[in-house]
Amino acid sequence: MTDPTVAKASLRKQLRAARRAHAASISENIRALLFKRPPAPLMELIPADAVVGLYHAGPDEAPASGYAKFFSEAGHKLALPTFASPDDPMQFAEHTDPFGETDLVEGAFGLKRPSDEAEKLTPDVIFAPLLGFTDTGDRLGQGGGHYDRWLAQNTETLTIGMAWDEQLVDNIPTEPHDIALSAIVTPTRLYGPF
Ligand SMILES: Nc1nc2c(c(=O)[nH]1)N(C=O)[C@@H](CNc1ccc(C(=O)N[C@@H](CCC(=O)O)C(=O)O)cc1)CN2
Ligand SMILES: Nc1ncnc2c1ncn2[C@@H]1O[C@H](COP(=O)(O)OP(=O)(O)OP(=O)(O)O)[C@@H](O)[C@H]1O
Repeated sequence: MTDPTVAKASLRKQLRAARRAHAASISENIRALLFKRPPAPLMELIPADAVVGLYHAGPDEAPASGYAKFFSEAGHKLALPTFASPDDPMQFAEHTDPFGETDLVEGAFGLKRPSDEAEKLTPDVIFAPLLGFTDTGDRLGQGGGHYDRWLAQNTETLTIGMAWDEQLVDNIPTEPHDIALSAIVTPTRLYGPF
């Protein structure tokens, strides 16, 4: 049997390249029209007072800033991942300015994060970035185990993946610590809620 960690590494390499190629093929104009607000079946799962965890997307990832603006306007508190240092566990802290992003600073992994003064929050719902997903909710991340570890500690949190359609795969070699998604949203489809 193939070692899942070896199989995951090779799948990550392949999916990183596919994600990069797909992201490069989308014009800025089209990109600006995508992921403006979650589809209605997902909104039904998100209580009006829910703290919503998002991510500050890198150039190849499904953009999440449209959802940040949408949830902020709808009265939700927003949170983004942050790390005291790259070796520390991931936490979420409040993101107060989704329109100007003036509250964010440069963080680990080349990603913007809330400043050290931002209030730490536990999101009720998180929208998670990913490299790969299956139509039954399995998720492959960057390989840091950040989301899996955070979700293992926060079992009540609803987790929704955001992805390009090109990140769908038939199978992910999951391990016992991998936590499945409750739904995945792409520019053309909603998988789940499961
Ligand atoms: N936008 C975003 N924020 C996030 C994550 C993520 O995947 N995306 N994370 C998810 O856990 C956490 C940060 N963890 C990370 C772990 C590893 C790498 C990483 O290996 N990056 C590659 C570049 C990837 C690429 O070019 O596509 C690298 O640095 O070589 C990045 C983030 C929290 N915040
Ligand atoms: N709940 C956990 N407790 C301890 N270690 C964990 C846990 N979840 C994952 N890990 C460790 O994190 C590392 C990366 O895990 P994995 O390959 O599943 O990452 P990933 O799901 O791709 O990444 P991420 O969750 O950051 O998006 C592995 O060494 C794994 O053992």
